[in-house]
Amino acid sequence: MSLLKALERARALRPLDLALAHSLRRLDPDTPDVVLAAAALASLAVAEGHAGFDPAEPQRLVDAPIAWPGVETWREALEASRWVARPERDDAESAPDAPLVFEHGLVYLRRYREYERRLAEGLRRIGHAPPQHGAAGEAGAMSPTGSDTPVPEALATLFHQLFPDATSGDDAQSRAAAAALHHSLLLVTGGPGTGKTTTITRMLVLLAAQAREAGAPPPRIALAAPTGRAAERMAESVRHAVQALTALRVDADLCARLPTTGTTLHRLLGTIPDKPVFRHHADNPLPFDVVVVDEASMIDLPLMAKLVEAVPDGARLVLLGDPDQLPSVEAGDVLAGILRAAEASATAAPFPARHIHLTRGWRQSAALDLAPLAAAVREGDADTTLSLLRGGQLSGVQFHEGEADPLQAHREHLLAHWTALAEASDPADALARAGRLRILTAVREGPQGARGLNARIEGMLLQTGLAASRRGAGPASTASRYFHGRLLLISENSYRHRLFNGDIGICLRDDGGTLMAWFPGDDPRNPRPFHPAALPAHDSAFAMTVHKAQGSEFDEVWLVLPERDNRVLSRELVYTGMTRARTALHLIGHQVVLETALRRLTARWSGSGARLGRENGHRN
Ligand SMILES: Nc1ncnc2c1ncn2[C@@H]1O[C@H](COP(=O)(O)OP(=O)(O)OP(=O)(O)O)[C@@H](O)[C@H]1O
Repeated sequence: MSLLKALERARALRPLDLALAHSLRRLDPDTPDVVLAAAALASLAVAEGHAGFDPAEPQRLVDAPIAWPGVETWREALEASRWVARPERDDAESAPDAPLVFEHGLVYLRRYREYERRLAEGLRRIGHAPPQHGAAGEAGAMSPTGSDTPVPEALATLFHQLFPDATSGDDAQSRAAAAALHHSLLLVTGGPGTGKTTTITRMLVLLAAQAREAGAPPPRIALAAPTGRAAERMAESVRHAVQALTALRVDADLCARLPTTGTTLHRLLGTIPDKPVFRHHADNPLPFDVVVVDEASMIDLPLMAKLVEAVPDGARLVLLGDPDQLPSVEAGDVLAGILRAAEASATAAPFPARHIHLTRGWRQSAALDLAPLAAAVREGDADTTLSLLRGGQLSGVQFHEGEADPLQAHREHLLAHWTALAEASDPADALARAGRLRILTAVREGPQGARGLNARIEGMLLQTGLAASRRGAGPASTASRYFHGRLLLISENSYRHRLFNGDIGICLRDDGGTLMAWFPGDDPRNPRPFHPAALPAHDSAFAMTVHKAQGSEFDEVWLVLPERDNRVLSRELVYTGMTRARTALHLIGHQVVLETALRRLTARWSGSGARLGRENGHRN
C-alpha cells in the first residue's frame, strides 16, 4: 500500500493535508508517493505546532503503525522532485513555483520556510543596527556597573538609583538594563515574578534619560503582548513599577515618559478587515523607537516574522517571556529558537542579540508557596514534584491525588464561586470576581476536558436556579444558552468587535431583564457590552484549557489532569497551568499521568535555531 494511502487509512491526515497531496498528484501524476506523503505531513506538522516535518522522526508526528521509509528514501525522492526547492543558501528566497522546501533536514511548506527566513533576516537587521543614542559608539566616559556592561557616566547616578544592587555583580536585572543601552535586540526571560516587567520599566526610564542626555525627543515606546489580557496585565505591572520608582524619588519627568497602556500585537501591527496582512510592515514600519513585547513564548512563527519586519531601522526590540511555558499552538517555539541562537552566539557571535535570564523570584506571596514546585516541574523531576505535592508543606498548594472529577468532591466550593458571580454589583465587579477562580484542563474533549466540564457546570448552575435571575429573568430553562452569570471565552479573533481569541466575558441581565455579554475594555472600570447573538465564536469559560489560559492569571487554579495519558500532556503544560495561580493551586490527577507528563517535552521541529545561529542541526 502506498504511504499516502496508509496515512489516510490510519486517519492521520486532515482533509486539508490530503487536498495538498492530491492537488500535486493532479498536476503531475508521476509525483512519487513519498513526496505526496511528505507534502501532506508538512501541512499536518504546521497544524501540530512545527515549522516543518522531519522525515527522520515521522513517528513523532503520527503515532500509528506505519511502515515508514528510511531517511535516505525520503531524501532521494525529495531532492529529485520538481515540487521541492532546495535553496543554495538558507537566507535566499526559495523558488516561488515549488510548494515545498527541503532544508536543514526538514520538509517545509514554502510559506513557513519563508516566514523562518524573513524572521531571521529581520532579527539580524534589528540586532546589527546601532541603537539610537546608543552607548556603544559614545565617546563619553563609561561607569562600571559591576557587570561586563558599563553605562555612560552621565547615566551612572540614575542607574544606581534604579538598581541599588547593581555593584554586587550578579544582579541580572541591572545587567539586562545596562545591556539595553548597548543593544537593539534584547531578550529578557524568566519565570513568573522574576521581575521581567520591573526590569523593563527601569530600563525604559534609562532609555528616556539617555535620549534626554542626547538632546533627543523622548523615545516612542510601545508595550504589546499576544493577547489582550496579557497586554493589560503588562501595562498594570508597568504602572505599579512606575509608582514604586516615584517612591524611590526617581525623576518624575522621566517616569512620565513611559506608556501607561498596552496593546495586542494585532492592534499594534494594525489589522485590515478580511486581509491576512497588517497595516505596518517593512515598507510602513511601526512609529516607535522601542517595542517591548511580553509573553513572547506565545507568539507563533508568522506573527513573529511580521512583527520583526515592522520594527523600523534603528529601533529597539525587547522580547520578554518564560521559555519554560507552552509554546504557541500554531507553528511556534520561535522564542526557543531565538534563545538557542543567542546562546550559541555568546561564543561564536553571528546572531546579534543579548539574552539575560532572570532567576530570582521576587513575588512574595504569603498565601502561595509555588516556587519549589514550579522548579521541580520545570526540571521534570517527578520524585521531588510528587513529594512536595504529597508533603502538604507548600502553603496554598493542594494535591487531590487519584481524583478525576472536581465537580464531585468539591462541588459546593466551586458552585459557591460561580453563584457569587451573579451577585456582582456591576459588570466590572463581575469580571473582577470571574478572575478569582478557574478550572484549567489539559484537554478539551473527554470527561476531564473543558467542554464536558463546562456543560456539566452550566447544568448545575441552571439547576440551582442561578439562571432564574433575581432580576426577573423568568424561570430557568436548559434551552437558554445565555444566562445571568455565564462566563464566556472568545475562540476567534474579531477585529470588528475588538474581541480576541482568549478574551473572557460574562453574561449579565440588567434591571430591565435584557441580557448582555460584558467584556473588558481598555479601561478595566468600563467593560463593553455585546449582544450575545452578535458575538464571534465562543465557548463557556468556567473551565478552559491551559493553552487558552496562557497569559492570564487567576487567584485560585484547579488544574485537572486527564485520567489517562494524552499526547498533549507535557512538562510545559503542567508548568504553565500551575503558574497561572496567584494564591491557591489545586491539582487533580493520578501519579502515573503526572509522571508521564513530566517526562514529555513539547519539542518542536524548527529551523530557526540553525538559521539564526548558523549552527549544525535543526532542532530547537
Ligand atoms: N529588584 C526588585 N526589588 C524588589 N522587588 C522586586 C524587584 N524585582 C521585582 N520585584 C517585585 O516582584 C514582583 C514581580 O515582579 P514583575 O511583575 O516585574 O515580575 P514578572 O517577571 O514580570 O512577572 P510575570 O511574568 O508574572 O508578569 C513585583 O511585585 C515587583 O515589585
